[in-house]
Amino acid sequence: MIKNRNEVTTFLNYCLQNNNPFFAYQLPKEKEIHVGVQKDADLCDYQNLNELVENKGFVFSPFDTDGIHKAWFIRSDIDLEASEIKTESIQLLGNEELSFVNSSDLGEVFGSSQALYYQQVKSMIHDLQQKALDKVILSRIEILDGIGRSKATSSFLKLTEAYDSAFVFYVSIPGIGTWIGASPETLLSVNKDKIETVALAGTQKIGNRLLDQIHWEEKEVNEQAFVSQYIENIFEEHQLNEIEREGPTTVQAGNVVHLKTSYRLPLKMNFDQLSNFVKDLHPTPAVCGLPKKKAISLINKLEKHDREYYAGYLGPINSIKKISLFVNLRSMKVLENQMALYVGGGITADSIPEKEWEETCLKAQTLLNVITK
Ligand SMILES: C=C(O[C@H]1C=CC=C(C(=O)O)[C@@H]1O)C(=O)O
Repeated sequence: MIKNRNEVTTFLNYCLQNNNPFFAYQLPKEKEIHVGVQKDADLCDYQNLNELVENKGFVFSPFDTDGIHKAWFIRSDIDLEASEIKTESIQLLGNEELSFVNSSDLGEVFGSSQALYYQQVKSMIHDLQQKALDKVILSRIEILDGIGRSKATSSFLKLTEAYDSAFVFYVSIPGIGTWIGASPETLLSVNKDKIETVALAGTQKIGNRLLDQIHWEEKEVNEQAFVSQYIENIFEEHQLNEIEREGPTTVQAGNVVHLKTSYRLPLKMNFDQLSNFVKDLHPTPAVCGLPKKKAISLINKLEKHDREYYAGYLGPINSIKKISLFVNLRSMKVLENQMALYVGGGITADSIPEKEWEETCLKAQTLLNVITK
């Protein structure tokens, strides 16, 4: 547990109440929490990552980049490690209370019933067979009552303590939304001269087993192979080579395990090329489906809720040599007196509705087990 937990809580709560756009995150396998705050309320949206060259901050992109939600960039005017935060750190923010016009970020969201979810899975299986789709991710929202905005900061801190192999995040953009999560999935990481990405899919409860005791069924192996194949095709389209591939191996994410293939390659792209690469990569079939366009329209047709930023991507950007983008998964949107947990899973022609429902419950537990304690 961090030593100055009270000071960090006070600081982040102040940012939230004062309507400062801000972010806080802990990278996988790092113990430090990084905090960035924008001092004014002038929000900056972007279309392509290369528009952010020379900027230091945090990106927050929706699932559907062609839809109604914009991709945002939070400038880090104040850049702190959580361990440096003291009571006086609030003074760094200045005295001005920031205001914003739109308050739709705290509004109602649509939680799916089990009956509706079963109906959607069945209808999706039918469409998968008819329309020659390989895989589509169906998601739902689980509403957690009684824990809302006042518990946002403590929920985030609990997640940083529980999950050191995830990207644990807390991001707030007034009028757009406040989100918290512990993502197991890297979209793209650039560190000095190396790029990394992963193909993650397939889910099982770990139970009391060790990782090498996990056996994967054909359905999950195929589901993950669709993601790997898609990523490898994008490498090819962008003429990227010297790719080191590792896996698929079994990895743990809280109470569940997934199959993961890791990719490493040298950074030989400029910011424009990297930006196009991310544009093509997102959304991968780990959150969308194959073929991509058909999957997006099936998702839009069947899901009754708006995914907004769930299954989008987010993370810090410092320079072309230091970028860490993760998929917005195992996450929740903070409402006034509720949390909206977004969970999804890959549906193929072989899916069984009851098993798919169970899988989404397990994924929701990764957050519930920690924040409701
Ligand atoms: C879409 C989600 O997980 C993805 C990542 C890993 C395994 C998945 C699966 O087994 O379906 C999903 O593709 C989610 O957690 O909401």
